[in-house]
Amino acid sequence: MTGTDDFPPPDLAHTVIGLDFDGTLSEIVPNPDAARAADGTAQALAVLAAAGARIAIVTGRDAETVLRLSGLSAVPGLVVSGLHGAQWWRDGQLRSRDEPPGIAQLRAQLPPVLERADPGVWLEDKGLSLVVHTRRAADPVTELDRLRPEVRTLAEAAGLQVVDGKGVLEIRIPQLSKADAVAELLTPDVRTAVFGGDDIGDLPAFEQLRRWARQTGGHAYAVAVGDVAEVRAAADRCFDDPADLVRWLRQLGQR
Ligand SMILES: O=P(O)(O)OC[C@H]1O[C@H](O[C@H]2O[C@H](CO)[C@@H](O)[C@H](O)[C@H]2O)[C@H](O)[C@@H](O)[C@@H]1O
Repeated sequence: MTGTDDFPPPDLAHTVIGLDFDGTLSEIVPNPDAARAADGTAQALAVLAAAGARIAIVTGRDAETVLRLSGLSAVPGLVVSGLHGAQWWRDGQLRSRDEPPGIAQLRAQLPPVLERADPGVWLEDKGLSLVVHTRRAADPVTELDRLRPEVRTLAEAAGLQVVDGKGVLEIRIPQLSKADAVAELLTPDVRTAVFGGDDIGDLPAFEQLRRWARQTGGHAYAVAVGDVAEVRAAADRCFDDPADLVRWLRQLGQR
């Protein structure tokens, strides 16, 4: 953990806590289906929710997958924004954008491209977005760099955007980001907003928090998990790993 504990005890009844999943609440693992929230996450968030905080998971995963993997569905009042703001899960109900037309085109075009890649490369189909994974390739970084231009050309021709993530190229609806999800969480009664993230896809959420704080005088607190330099530089507080973040969340509930 780095940074001073300069986060004053917030009035939890007017606090929103938004958290990314992979790399923030869960360690990064080679098989996305094996990702799990760090020990004690559900309990720490349930305590905060019982004290009045609104808890949201804001993730690139689809909402139902993150609920299944995280074990957080029992956290009172939990909201999940999935697929970078394209989906919302609240009170057991899922609201989702329509699949963009270009996705079907990419779904047909990508397999022959990936057949020519390292055998460890695979495609995750999340319905509204597709993800090329290279983490299991012999040289994940080189493979990602090699595939990026062709994947980007195909995606842009289909009206979609490619965003880099940790060992992934994420193909998704353009102009939609976690900033949109965070904006929807910042209702007029919110006085303190916390967001925890680990990757460059989380930076728009941090920026949205800062904009909101400037406009409303609210208190924004961005927390980084892991070692991505841009994310750490943009944060008020940095944690080494998900377990470290969960310890802090637990302390927050005890203040
Ligand atoms: O916004 P997030 O909750 O951080 O989700 C981003 C992507 O997470 C998943 O991929 C990442 O985690 C995997 C499991 O640890 C790892 O194998 C992969 O290399 C990481 O990029 C997920 O598979 C993607 O769909 C999400 O967009």
